[in-house]
Amino acid sequence: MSSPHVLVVGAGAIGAFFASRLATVPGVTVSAICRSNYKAVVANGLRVTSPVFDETVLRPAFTFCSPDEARESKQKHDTKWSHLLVATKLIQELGDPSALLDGLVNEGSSIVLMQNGLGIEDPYKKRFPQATIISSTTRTSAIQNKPGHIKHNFLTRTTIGPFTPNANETTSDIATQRTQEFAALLHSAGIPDVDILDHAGMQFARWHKTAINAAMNPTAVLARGPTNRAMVLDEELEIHLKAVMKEVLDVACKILGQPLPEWLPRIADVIQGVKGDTSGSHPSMWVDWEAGRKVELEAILGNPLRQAREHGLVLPRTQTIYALLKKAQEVRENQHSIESKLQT
Ligand SMILES: NC(=O)C1=CN([C@@H]2O[C@H](COP(=O)(O)OP(=O)(O)OC[C@H]3O[C@@H](n4cnc5c(N)ncnc54)[C@H](OP(=O)(O)O)[C@@H]3O)[C@@H](O)[C@H]2O)C=CC1
Ligand SMILES: CC(C)(CO)C(=O)C(=O)O
Repeated sequence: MSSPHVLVVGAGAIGAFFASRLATVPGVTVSAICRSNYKAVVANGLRVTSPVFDETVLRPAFTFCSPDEARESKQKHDTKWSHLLVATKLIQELGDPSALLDGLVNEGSSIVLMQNGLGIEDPYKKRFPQATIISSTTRTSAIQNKPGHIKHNFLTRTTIGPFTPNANETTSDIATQRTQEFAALLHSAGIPDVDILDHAGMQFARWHKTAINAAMNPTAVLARGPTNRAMVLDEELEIHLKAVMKEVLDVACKILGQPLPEWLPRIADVIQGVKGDTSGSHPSMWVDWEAGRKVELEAILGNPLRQAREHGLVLPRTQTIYALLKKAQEVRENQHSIESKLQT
């Protein structure tokens, strides 16, 4: 691989954490598309603290305030990003997320989707049928506490695999090779626990991560902000969290036609692991809710529910959580719009 140039699309908690790690690898260049933190990043870079890694301050080679600015710069400098690391939040109501990458993808670029949720790769496959799409989930917990300041809280465990439904042998081989190259960069960046998977394995890993998120993330919102640890230490919530994870994993096994692979952690181990998280971390969905932003409702809850229904299966607990959170979000959005009308 010639000198990698990674463009991070969405330099928030996860994007900035991985960008800062990748920038420590000799020969790797990192640029970033920012939004609300743009001015802070231009002024002071992306500062990342961690219980595991040394504190870093990343000054991206190029810091863009928008995808449009990145497109202009690409044309001007004939830049070819080797990897587009996408770490925006997936908010369905905002439209097709893959549109952000229009004009940024080259032949030879890989699109690495490091986001929560299910079915998230499809819009990218549709818009960029020839591009290499790499799917990734991470148990890394991080938060941007103020613009440009990111706190890594807990874990780094990451799964990565090519997204190659219906691929022929050649495109599948290329995607596999690029996945291995990106995983090698993560490894060189000090991330010790990156599991490299094939397409089918990665889809299982995505269902598994979605099971965790469908349980933890909306529960934190509906219970008004307990930490991850406080949720698993609560006797009633622990029962509920395990039951949501179980029903999502059971459906995953039915849809994917296999039992839960040995290499994926069992529910009891996931819960036990979170009991050891003394960092005070909250699920990323709570962070959005608390800040008054829309949450990743469809990617994390709606999509698994719809996939289950398409297969004639049900997710009763997940459906209840989805319905409650959807309505809570609608009520809040209506209040916001009434309040803003009153102010004008
Ligand atoms: N935080 C965590 O602990 C974990 C998060 N995840 C997943 O990772 C993904 C990213 O989450 P997280 O890092 O927490 O999210 P953040 O909100 O911290 O970061 C997302 C970043 O993307 C930016 N962004 C969104 N849309 C655009 C756009 N159109 N143009 C430019 N920038 C944009 C946001 O800008 P702005 O600030 O202006 O909104 C923000 O800086 C999500 O799918 C999440 O579920 C997975 C594991 C753990
Ligand atoms: C870190 C973890 C697993 C917590 O639920 C997560 O994915 C999130 O916060 O979105």
